[in-house]
Amino acid sequence: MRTKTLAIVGCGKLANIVAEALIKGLLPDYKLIGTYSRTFEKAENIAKKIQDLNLNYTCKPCHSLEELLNLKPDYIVETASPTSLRELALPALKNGSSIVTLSIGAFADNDFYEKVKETATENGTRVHLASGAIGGFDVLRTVSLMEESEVTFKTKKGPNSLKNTEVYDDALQTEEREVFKGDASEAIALFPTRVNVAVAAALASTGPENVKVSINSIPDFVGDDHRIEIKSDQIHAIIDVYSKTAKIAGWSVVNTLRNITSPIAF
Ligand SMILES: NC(=O)C1=CN([C@@H]2O[C@H](COP(=O)(O)OP(=O)(O)OC[C@H]3O[C@@H](n4cnc5c(N)ncnc54)[C@H](O)[C@@H]3O)[C@@H](O)[C@H]2O)C=CC1
Ligand SMILES: O=C([O-])CC(=O)C(=O)O
Repeated sequence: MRTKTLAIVGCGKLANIVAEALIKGLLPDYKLIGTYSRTFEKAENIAKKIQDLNLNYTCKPCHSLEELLNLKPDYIVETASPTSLRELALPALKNGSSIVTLSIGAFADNDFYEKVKETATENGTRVHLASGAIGGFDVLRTVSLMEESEVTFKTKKGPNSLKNTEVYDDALQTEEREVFKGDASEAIALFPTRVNVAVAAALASTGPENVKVSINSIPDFVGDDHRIEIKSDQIHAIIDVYSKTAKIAGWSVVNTLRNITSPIAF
């Protein structure tokens, strides 16, 4: 298979996992040719790691999204934020770049989601939703094809991960509480970078307005636990993923990239 060119937008913790995987040789079908982040130094850090390998290509740290798009990467890994995905999706797809994204929350906006689908189709490009901190998209999608179902999404988080949101107060340090109950669209509106997973599970099943989401704060809880339950006439499935850190999300991007070029696809 022809080597694919790759670029990264949003050079934080998860992007670094992807870069490290590439350096370790886990992405042999890709050349990382460009990086872009709001803070230029972060884009430079990753680019330098690649440059230090002295490979037969250059990885260019970019000052703008436009500069990155001019490199015409086959794939763009987006590990920035849902706002960034909104900015880049349509120009990237028109540019001939497919996208692997973790900021799936942006697709809770149905008009945007439809526009992305249309643009990808018109330009022969694709958007891959990485499984992130959850899994089970296969079973969710399969059941949704079979018959009607009901889907719920229940998250447990520690209070510190809810700081700087409007549901936080100090009492959460000592008392367990359901801090949010609503649908996946409402959840991402309230927590714009923290429940991409709920929107992802919803898009894979009954849709962001139909998946009931419950977010629970548990004192001293470390990490996140996401429990997705789908019930239909024939099927009852529970996908429950506990993760101590968000690293699994970075690794899910690596897994998605490998799947794209692999002769065997899961
Ligand atoms: N689907 C999932 O399971 C998960 C999804 N995420 C998503 O992944 C994103 C990245 O997570 P981390 O690497 O942990 O965050 P991080 O904060 O370590 O890195 C994000 C980087 O992107 C940059 N950035 C933010 N907005 C940007 C923009 N508009 N244009 C260019 N650069 C921008 C930031 O400056 C930062 O360097 C999160 O914001 C979240 O949306 C995170 C965890 C799990
Ligand atoms: O890391 C997690 O558990 C989920 C997360 O941040 C997201 O979905 O945006």
